[in-house]
Parts: sequence; C-alpha cells; structure tokens
Amino acid sequence: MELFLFIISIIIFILFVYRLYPWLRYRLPPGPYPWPIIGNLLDVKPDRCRCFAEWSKIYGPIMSVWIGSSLNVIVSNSELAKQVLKDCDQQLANRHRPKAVAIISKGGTDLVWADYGAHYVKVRRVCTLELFSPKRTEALRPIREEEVRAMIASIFKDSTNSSNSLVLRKYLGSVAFNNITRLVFGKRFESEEGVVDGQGLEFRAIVANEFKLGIPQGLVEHISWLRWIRWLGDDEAFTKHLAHKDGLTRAIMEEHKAKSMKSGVVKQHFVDALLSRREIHGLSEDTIMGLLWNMITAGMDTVAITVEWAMAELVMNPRVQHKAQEELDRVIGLNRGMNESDTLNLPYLRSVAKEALRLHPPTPLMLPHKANAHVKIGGFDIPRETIVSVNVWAIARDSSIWEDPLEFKPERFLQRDVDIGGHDFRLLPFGAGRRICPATQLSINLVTLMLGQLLHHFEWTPPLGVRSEEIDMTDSPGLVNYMRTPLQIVPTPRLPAQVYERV
Ligand code: HEM
Repeated sequence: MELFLFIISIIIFILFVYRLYPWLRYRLPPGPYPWPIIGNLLDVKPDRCRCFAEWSKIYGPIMSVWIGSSLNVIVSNSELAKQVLKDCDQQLANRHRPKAVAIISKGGTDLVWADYGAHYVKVRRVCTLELFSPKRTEALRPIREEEVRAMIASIFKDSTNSSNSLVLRKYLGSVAFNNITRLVFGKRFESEEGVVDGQGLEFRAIVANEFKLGIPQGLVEHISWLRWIRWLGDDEAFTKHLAHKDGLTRAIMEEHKAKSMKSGVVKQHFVDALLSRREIHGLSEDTIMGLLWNMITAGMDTVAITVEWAMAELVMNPRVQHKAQEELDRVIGLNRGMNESDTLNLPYLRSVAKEALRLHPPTPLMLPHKANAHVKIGGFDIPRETIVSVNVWAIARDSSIWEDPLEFKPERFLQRDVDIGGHDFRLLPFGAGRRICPATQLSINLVTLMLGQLLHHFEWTPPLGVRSEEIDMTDSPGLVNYMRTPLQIVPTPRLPAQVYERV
C-alpha cells in the first residue's frame, strides 16, 4: 500500500513539474488556468474564434491556451498579427500536423501541411510560377465565367418553375465543385442536368472521407502520451483511403498524359501544368498528387462560404443590395451579363466582396502556424513547437480599428482603401507573409464575379412570411465558418428574358 501511494505521489509530482516547467523557464503570454493533463481543452467552446475573442478581453491580445499538452498562442490585434506574419514570419511558418493529417499529407510532402524548408520553398515557387501566375489565372478565366453562367441559368430555371425560396448553398456548391475540378483536373464531373458521374461520386466520397478521417478524435488526440490509443485498428481505414485517392488521381493523370501526347498540346489545367514541368522543378509523384488535392480541399468550400455569407448580408441590407444593382445596371446595362473584366469598373461591388470577407472570413483563425524556433511576440516568449494562430475574425471586428464594426457597410472601403492581399494587417482573410493563400487573386475574382452575376440577374428577398432579421446569422463552428442554417432566399429575375436565354 505504501509503495502504491509512493508511486502515485511520484506521478503527481512529475505531472506537476511537467506542467510548471514552461512557466518557470519562459515568460509565456497570459491565459486561462490550464488543468493538469487536459489543459484548457474542455473550456474552449466549439465556436473557437468567438471564444478566443471573448477571452482576449480578459487576458489581452496575446494569449496562451493549452490544448492537452500543446501550447497554443492566439493573437487578436493587428499589431501582433504583423509581428507573427511579417517580423517573425519565417520562424513561425511551420505547420502543426496532427497524426491523421500527417498520414493523409504523407508527412507534409504537399504544400498546405509542409513545414517551412527547402521542400516548401520549392513547391510554393511552383505554385506561384505555374499555377497562380497572372497568365494562368487569365487563361482559366473562361472556366470561371462558364460555371457562374451555368449557376445563373440553373437558378433562373428553378425560380420560374416555382415561386418558392431556394437553398442557395446548393448552387454555390455546384459552382465551387465544377470550377475547382475543372481548374485542377480539367474535368467536369457534373452534367448540365446536374447529374454527377461515377468518377465524380468517387471524388466526392474521397473528399468527405478525408474530412471525417482528419477530425481529431477527442481527448486522446491532444495528449501526447495517449495518442497511440486512437491508432489501435485505425491504420486500415487510412491505407484504404490513400489507395483509393491515389488510384483515382493516377487514372486522371494518365488520361491527361495520353491526351497531350496524342494532340501534342499541353492544356492549362493544374494537372497539365505540373506534369509538363515535373522534371524542371524536380517534383515527386506524391508531391504532385498532394498539391492537386490541396487545391481541391482548400479551394472548394472557401469561395462558396464567402458568397453565401455575402448574400445573407445583402438580403438583410436591401439598401446595399440596391446600390450594388444600380452600379451594375449603370456600368453593364440590362442587355448582357457581367464578365470578370467588368469588375475593374465596379468599385462598389468590389467593396461588397471585401466587406463580406471582413465580417465572415471563411477560415477565421487562418490555418495555424507552428514555431520552428524560439521567438518573442509582444514581449512574450514563444517557445519552439508552439502552435500560433491569428484571430483574423476578431481583428476584423475590432472597434478600435473599424467604425461600426458589426455593420455591413461596403462604403467604408470607398472612403479609405484597405488592402486585402496581406499588406494591411487589419484585414487578413487570406493571411499574409510566406504562407498567404496562393489563390488570393483568383478567389477575389471568383467571389466578385459570382456576387455580381447573382445581383445583376436577380432581386433577392427573404421567403414569404420571414423577416430579414429572422435569417439565422450564426456560424457553424469548425476550421471553416459555414452559416449554421443554409441560407434560403427568393430570387426574382430583374433582367429582360432574352439575357437569361443567352445564359
Ligand atoms: C475566399 C476564398 C479563400 C480564402 C478566404 C482563403 C484563405 C486562406 C487562408 C487564410 C490560408 C492560410 C494562410 C496561412 O496559413 O497563413 C489559405 C491557405 C491556402 N489556400 Fe486559400 N483561401 C481561399 C481560396 C482558396 C482557393 C480557391 C485555393 C485553391 C485553388 C486555395 C488554396 C490554398 C492553399 C494551397 C493554401 C496553403 C498555402 C500554404 O500553406 O503555403 N485557397 N487560404
């Protein structure tokens, strides 16, 4: 019995010293009291960006939060965001890869989950030069315009078939899916009637399964010495998933190789760009496949989420909706639809897109970074291996920066231009620095085009009997910020019928 009590006391002592060690050694940012073993895991509310924003009012704009045994530091003001994403950018440019992510990303041989280093620099360069160069973005413009036109045609058909409201997410999801699969793989898996073919269904199942497998499985995922528990019996699911995904990707890659050999023409899609430049850049098959899938997972939901939130705000704020429509009518007229090149002449519409990304950034805490060296932020120690997040959601609602921060007022960007591409640390929906979203310009183009087309072709109102204030504007917590209740609204065509015929 005595021996047993002695062992227990030793264990408690070790845990105590283990927990205290970082505090004795470093000056860590303040934060809520962490419980032994679990830290603040049970205190963090599912809506993390909101929870951290509330805590920052108590503990300040830089906070320590312990998720199990991992130290997370969250910064919530623009000055500290600049320190993270500019001054200490290189030292904070690694990624945290939970075990599931490490397996799916094959140890970070892709881009999104790669640590900062020679591999990352090489792959990121490929992205900048080959996939998101202004030339490539322009060459792929017809895909974006066709897909957005197809969405308008489909909404028009459904709006004239019934006077009821429609669930906008269905249409936005289709544009996002078709645009990204065409951009990346050069394939449209969905027919004009909206039927997804066998390969497309396989593709969707892989995306859904990857999300499921990647979700941290409760407590054990966050406690370093308990992590092995989760892996009992799980390996098979991952092996099967990776084999399925690699099989489908290889088949598509082979189709492309065969087609370009036969025709002698290399197309503009990402898969062709990577395969044709593979030797020059020294890319392994795993890296090419990882990159292609990164684009699918990072690019599919983000654009649709942004447009859904923007449309909800526009239905809640008819004044803004009508002002954007008045600009579209004046610049484009009533006899044709909008093209991407029209955006240049539509400053109010561009401000609407910016304002939506300010209030509703789809990744409100960005993707967490990880320290590859010890640094100081805001005078506090950030030890190596710390996971660092910037609460871009909170910064975009900071009343010391923004006038009436919770109001949807695109005019604020007409009065003073605020860069959205990572140069102004008050507005960071795409991040900033080395790891900024490589698809920033492409995404802004697509979001603005989708909004412009939706507003030009239709008047949008809440369903009969629903007041605009009753629209559920709460978000569904997660890595990406969906609207909790899919937006349901009524489109009323506002252009002459022949414009839709042409669509
Ligand atoms: C409105 C749309 C989008 C928003 C708001 C957005 C936002 C972001 C953010 C915040 C990050 C993390 C930055 C960081 O870690 O510091 C990111 C990374 C990334 N995004 Fe986007 N994104 C959007 C659309 C897209 C699209 C359409 C694609 C691909 C076609 C894409 C591809 C990527 C990739 C590959 C990364 C990882 C970059 C890296 O780790 O170096 N994103 N995005």
